Amino acid sequence: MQADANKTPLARACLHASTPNQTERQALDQSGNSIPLSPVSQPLAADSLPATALPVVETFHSLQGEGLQAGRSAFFIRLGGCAVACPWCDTKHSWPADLHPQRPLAELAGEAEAAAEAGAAFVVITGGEPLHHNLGLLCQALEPSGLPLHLETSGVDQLSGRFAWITLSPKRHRPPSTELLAACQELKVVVHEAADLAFAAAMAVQAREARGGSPGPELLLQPGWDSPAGQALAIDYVRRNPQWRLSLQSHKLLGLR
Ligand SMILES: C[S@@+](CC[C@H](N)C(=O)[O-])C[C@H]1O[C@@H](n2cnc3c(N)ncnc32)[C@H](O)[C@@H]1O
Ligand SMILES: Nc1nc2[nH]cc(C(=O)O)c2c(=O)[nH]1
Ligand code: SF4
Ligand SMILES: [Mg+2]
Repeated sequence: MQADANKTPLARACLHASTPNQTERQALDQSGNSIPLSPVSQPLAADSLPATALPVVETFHSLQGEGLQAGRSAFFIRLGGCAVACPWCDTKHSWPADLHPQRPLAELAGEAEAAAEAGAAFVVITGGEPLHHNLGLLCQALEPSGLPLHLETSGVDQLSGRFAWITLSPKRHRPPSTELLAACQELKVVVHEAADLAFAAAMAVQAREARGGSPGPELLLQPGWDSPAGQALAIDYVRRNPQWRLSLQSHKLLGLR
């Protein structure tokens, strides 16, 4: 039996998060300059079994505030549990999965169907780190709503479920798996300091490599909320690098959820 087999899924995720199995890699940017590549993590062993109920922090119907889909009507399901622990996370209350009620998937499916009738264009599964859970059954349960499923993830776990749109927001201290770098439609890197820009460039190279010649994901820099330095760095970088665009947390600017 594996040493962590009797631990809860989130405890297992924490254990693996503190002992990443990483591989050193090298790359060049589009001008041929060497990029300080972050190691690629092996995916975490997330919940291996698809769950019939999941810890839910909140559900709400709002506008997608971030990324390329910003401004569109969306129904959000925020799952509890995150072991990635970004120091600047704006959703720290979601980290302990046990604090949030286990909700049956059928109930979430009913809410998604109501949201579809009320005008939602898609469902966003976020968290917490949603891929700490096996999302296979959740995605199946949401199918009757007819809404495309979107995912917000840091990419440290194995991919589960089926998604029309994956937003990968990789983190310097816990780099994403090659699987998520290959599968995402957009790469959205949060910027607080100059090192985040080098990391963003490295992630873009790795995402292109991961899909062996097929076009890479859309590239976005998102200033850290309340980070004037991050905002200035991101704007300057986007001005000089036309393949990147700025992502603002527009829901916060508008006072929306
Ligand atoms: C709360 S996270 C949940 C999903 C997943 N754990 C992740 O990090 O992608 C949702 C998005 O908010 C971003 N985010 C979190 N805190 C932020 C902050 N203080 N400023 C800007 N973006 C932030 C994350 O990088 C991610 O793109
Ligand atoms: N309106 C709105 N848009 C969002 N896009 C990503 C969010 C998230 O927390 O994952 C988020 C959120 O919390 N609210
Ligand atoms: S991975 Fe996402 S939810 Fe987890 S700490 Fe980082 S930003 Fe917050
Ligand atoms: Mg948010």
